[in-house]
Formats: sequence, structure tokens, C-alpha cells
Amino acid sequence: MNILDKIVADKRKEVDLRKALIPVKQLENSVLFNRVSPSLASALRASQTGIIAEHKRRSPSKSVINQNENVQDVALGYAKAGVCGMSVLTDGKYFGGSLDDLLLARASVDIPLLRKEFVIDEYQILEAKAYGADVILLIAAILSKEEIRQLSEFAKSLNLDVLLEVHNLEELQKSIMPSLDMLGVNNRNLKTFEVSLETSKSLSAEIPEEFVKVSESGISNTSAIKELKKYGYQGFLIGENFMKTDNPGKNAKIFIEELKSL
Ligand SMILES: O=P(O)(O)OC[C@@H](O)[C@@H](O)c1c[nH]c2ccccc12
Repeated sequence: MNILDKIVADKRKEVDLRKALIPVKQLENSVLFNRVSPSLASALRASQTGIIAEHKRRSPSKSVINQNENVQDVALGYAKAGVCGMSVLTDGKYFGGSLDDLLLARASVDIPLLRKEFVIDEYQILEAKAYGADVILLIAAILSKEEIRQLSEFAKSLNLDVLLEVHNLEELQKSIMPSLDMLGVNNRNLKTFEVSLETSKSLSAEIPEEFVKVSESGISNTSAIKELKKYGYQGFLIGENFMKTDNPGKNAKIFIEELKSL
């Protein structure tokens, strides 16, 4: 079994238990549930820099990225740096994140927040809303076309933005549908962990104009962004490059200032 299949198998068991623990009604009655979500897609369209900064403690490909930083401080630092949005990993087993991280980020900032999760069930989208997210991620590699349709339409009905992530042409072609806001190309193959910015470059022409293009993973300098912009990318999802330092917010600020001066 590859790592992605394993993550999904574990996730199914987790979601079943979560459903039994907190009923849908309770999520729907929570304070944040009726909050009006700011749109990440609109923020990216209007931005010159387009940075989505991620909170990431560890990953299957890197066992320690940052174990010290407090998510509230990271969120504040990212917001002060002028990012368009923040991605918060909520998977516990493989990434060391939690729904509480999302809630704590929401408690400290108003910028668009993305729940970074392996979403396989509508219940997780209700959770995303209840814990303060404005955007959800859907990963084409783990969903059928029909699942992508159902989950994205459900998210839109809750006024959430949808970022759909692909890694190759086949995933992209099965995914294009009107209920998505942003198309993310992951430069990291989630099955082999290989990273190449060429993935973003080669798929860019196949993404229809109406979607905001986001390049994800492996971005470690501003010249990479300058290059990716030529291919029409308006969003750049960066985790490790910021999180590996002891002050991710400060690092993001320096990065964004440098980007503006290019
Ligand atoms: O730390 P990086 O290389 O800058 O990558 C961030 C982000 O793109 C990556 O964490 C990611 C992209 N898609 C995902 C799906 C699940 C978990 C994690 C991810």
C-alpha cells in the first residue's frame, strides 16, 4: 500500500469515530458556523504576491519541520507579513496538526484560512466550517469525479471556497467543473514525495482561465515565483520554507518584501 492509500484508510476510520463523537447538528449550531467567509480566490486575484503560508509541524517526508511554534503566533506573524491566506494542517497522525490548530488560528486572525486535510466525507467540510475555515482542499488523487462534484458543491453551499489539487493531466481533466474556485498543482508527488516545479509549468496551459491557478509545494525562493507567474500562477502555497525557521512570520515578511521588489 502506498502512503496516500494508507493515509486515506486511516482517515476513514477517524472520520467514522468523529461522526459518532460530535453530531452534525452540534457542528451546525456552533458559533463559527454562520460566519461569512472571506474569499481566498478573490484575495489572490487582487494580490501582487499571492502567498498562502502554511502551518506545518512535520510531514511523512520530513519528520521534524517545526515542533516549537505556537499556531496563534504563526498565524499573527503570517497575517502581519501580508499573506493572502493561511493553510492549517489538521491531520494528526501524519502531519502533527489538529482541528484545534485551525480554531486557534481563527482566534487570532481574520485572513482566509484553508483547512488542509484529506477530505473524503461531507462531515469534514462541516467540521472545517465549524472550526473557522474559509476554504477547503480537495485532492484529486484520492477522489472520484463524482466525489469531487458532490464534495465541492456541498462546500459551495456553505459558502466555502474550494481549492482542488492535482498532480498530473489525468487528475486535472477529470476534475474541471464549475464548483471549484482554485486549481492547485502540487509539485510534490504525494505517492513518491518527489518535488519538481516543472509539474506546475507543464500543467498550466491545461487549466481554464476562470480558475485561479495555485502552485503548491517545494517553493523556496522568490525567483521560483517570478518564473511561475509567467505561466499564469496567482497563488503560491509555501510551508516548509517558512516553518523550518524559528520565526515563520518574520521569514514570510522578508520573503514578501523581496517578492515585491523583484
Ligand atoms: O512545505 P511545502 O513544500 O512548501 O508544501 C506546502 C504544501 O503545498 C504541502 O504541505 C501540501 C500540498 N498538498 C498537500 C496535501 C496534503 C498535505 C500536505 C500538502
